[in-house]
Amino acid sequence: MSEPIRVGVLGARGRMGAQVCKAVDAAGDLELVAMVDAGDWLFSVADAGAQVLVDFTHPDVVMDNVRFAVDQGMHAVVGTTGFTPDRLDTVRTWLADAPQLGVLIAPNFGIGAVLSMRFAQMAARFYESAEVIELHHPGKVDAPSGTAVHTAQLIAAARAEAGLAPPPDATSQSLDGARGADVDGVRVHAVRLAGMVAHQEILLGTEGETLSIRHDSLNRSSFMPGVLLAVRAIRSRPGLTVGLDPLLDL
Ligand SMILES: NC(=O)C1=CN([C@@H]2O[C@H](COP(=O)(O)OP(=O)(O)OC[C@H]3O[C@@H](n4cnc5c(N)ncnc54)[C@H](O)[C@@H]3O)[C@@H](O)[C@H]2O)C=CC1
Ligand SMILES: O=C(O)C1=N[C@H](C(=O)O)C[C@H](O)C1
Repeated sequence: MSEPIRVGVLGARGRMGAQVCKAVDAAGDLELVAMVDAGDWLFSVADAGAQVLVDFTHPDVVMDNVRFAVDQGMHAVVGTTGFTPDRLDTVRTWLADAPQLGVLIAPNFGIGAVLSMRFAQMAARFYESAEVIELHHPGKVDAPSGTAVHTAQLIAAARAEAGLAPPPDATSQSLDGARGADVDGVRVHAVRLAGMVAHQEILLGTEGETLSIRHDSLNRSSFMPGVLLAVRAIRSRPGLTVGLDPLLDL
């Protein structure tokens, strides 16, 4: 039997990090060698010989963590949000100097969430209107969610490729925020509600019909198959991978 993959987790005491630690610990082919949270000694991950670093921390610190992983010769699987095109380009630049390393950054590790984004991307060109509503637990620090931003970007790109005009909208006066955030011309609405975990509905509409694509993560175990898939795959995927799609053959 081959050696287990040694995994270190950053954000280990957080909602996602704690779940990832449990999932890694329970997997026979993975070994949890380091659990680090804010204020802990970051280099303990390297000292423990981690081969793959998993990051579920905070958008303000994640770039430093990815830089650390690359500098220390570790692959990285990153679920933390806040990745703009500029940030992704910066990671590509770092990886150019470490061509043997892989970094996978995914806005959502839920298989259903990944599928729903793909379905929205496929459907977008057929509809005049498209808006995204994301609903999350009130402990979430960023709005809109990384998933919603990514979904809106995919929809916007599909609409542009199809040559669609901007969605019809006669609003000429409104309260601030009433029409949501504008992500590349697609409106995104963020709800924060006790009892929610992570949910998203993509609404598409045209004359005489609407299509709703909804995904619900009912608990954080929904993200674990995707995280473990990425941990197992990343050592043979040098360079930057954005999203789980290629690992699902999508
Ligand atoms: N890609 C995906 O499928 C998912 C992504 N997320 C994202 O993951 C991130 C974390 O989410 P949650 O676990 O809900 O947040 P959380 O606030 O429960 O956990 C974050 C943890 O990171 C720790 N932390 C902060 N700075 C750190 C540092 N420099 N080094 C080590 N640890 C540090 C915090 O102390 C905290 O324990 C968010 O950006 C969230 O949007 C969340 C769920 C799924
Ligand atoms: O903070 C969360 O909880 C989640 N964050 C990710 C995001 O911002 O898209 C993924 C999922 O929605 C849960």
